[in-house]
Amino acid sequence: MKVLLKGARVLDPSRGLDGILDVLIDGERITLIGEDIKAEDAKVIDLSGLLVVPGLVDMHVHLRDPGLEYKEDIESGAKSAAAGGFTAIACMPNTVPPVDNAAMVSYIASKAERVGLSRVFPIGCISKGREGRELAEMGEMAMAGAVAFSDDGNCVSDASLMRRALMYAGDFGKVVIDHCEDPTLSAGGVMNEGYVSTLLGLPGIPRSAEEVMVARDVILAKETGAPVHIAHVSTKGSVEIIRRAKAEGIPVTCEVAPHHLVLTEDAVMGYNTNAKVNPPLRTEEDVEALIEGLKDGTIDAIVSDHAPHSMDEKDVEFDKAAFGISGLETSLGLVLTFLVGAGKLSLEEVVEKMSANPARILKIEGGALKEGALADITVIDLKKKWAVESAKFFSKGKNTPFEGWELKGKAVMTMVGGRIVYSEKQY
Ligand SMILES: NC(=O)N[C@@H](CC(=O)O)C(=O)O
Ligand SMILES: [Zn+2]
Ligand SMILES: [Zn+2]
Repeated sequence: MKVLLKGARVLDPSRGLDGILDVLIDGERITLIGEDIKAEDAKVIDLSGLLVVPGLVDMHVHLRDPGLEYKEDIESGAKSAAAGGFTAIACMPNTVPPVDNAAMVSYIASKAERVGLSRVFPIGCISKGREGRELAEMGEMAMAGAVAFSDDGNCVSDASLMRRALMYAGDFGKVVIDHCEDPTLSAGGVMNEGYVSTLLGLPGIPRSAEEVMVARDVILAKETGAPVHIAHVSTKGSVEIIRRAKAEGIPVTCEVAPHHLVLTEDAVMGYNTNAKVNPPLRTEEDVEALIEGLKDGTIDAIVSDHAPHSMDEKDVEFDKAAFGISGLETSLGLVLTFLVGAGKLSLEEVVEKMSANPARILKIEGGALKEGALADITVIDLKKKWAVESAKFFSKGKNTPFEGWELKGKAVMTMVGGRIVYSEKQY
């Protein structure tokens, strides 16, 4: 089965490609990219006026399956990912039970395969039971298809365990992703420590809770020579530590979530539990530093940290509410509206940080549009104006602080291995 995508602006910054071009797909791969391609045996899809980019990759997603399917399951999560424009996602292992063995890695991979929408790459636990005491069977999980290791939701507090995790994972060629939070500093905190927490009388989480662990991880990565990836960076101080580490040649990469780029702690005012997230929303100064970090390459990737929760878990007092934002379906729109639209980031930078870079960090195929590459493609309408309506999310998680926000720019078609897995128009 051949498909010819016609007339779109085709953009792949990884190879300096940008122009009105056609893309010919045969089966699951791209066979030709060029001007005005003729292919009589192909099904033609007219994409004029739209933007074609390498399939977006979200390397930090929570799918809640197994065990917490009332929040999300692999099928609803994959639908949500496809609708958000993501052709591939990597899912965190903080499920019930946690993904700490090969059988569970296989369960996720095979269920995702059956669902057949966006590609789903499982991330395995660093420690058994995510308890932070003993290393999990990382080798076996790697063999079963785990692309990385993380105890996300928790920090690996034990520095010696973290050091061994880096060495083992490094030996398998896998990256360790750390949720940097010193529990002795964050204990009891529910939002950023500062002016607003004082005003609201809520216990705060200081920036140092994140930064001391970022510094520790950088030191361990330097000593072991093994790569570490810092999850959801939220403070100016973290950006500065990582910038210095990269300048020294230490193998550290990191990511940021859209909510940390467009919101501040002010969003918590009125005890809005939909703005309760970990790490917490910070201040304007942090937001500016994060954007600066994206611009100068300190921050490699933009991820949703999609953290769906049920209404019941958010519709309670602020200190009792669950941490997290359902982000797959707003991620791209927020980035296009508030970063590209506001002139803070170029389209090329966005494609790098939402496709090529995360693919490279996880060592998965993707992130490029070229002959022979997988036909994983995201089609974007940059002019499309739309309003966030959580009731229409494919995700079960309706927990968003962006309800009703007007955004400009949206994925209108998502193609995985040459198959349309999401489209706003019938073709
Ligand atoms: N980010 C969050 O606020 N919540 C995440 C956990 C995490 O990413 O640390 C979750 O699993 O709900
Ligand atoms: Zn986390
Ligand atoms: Zn997370």
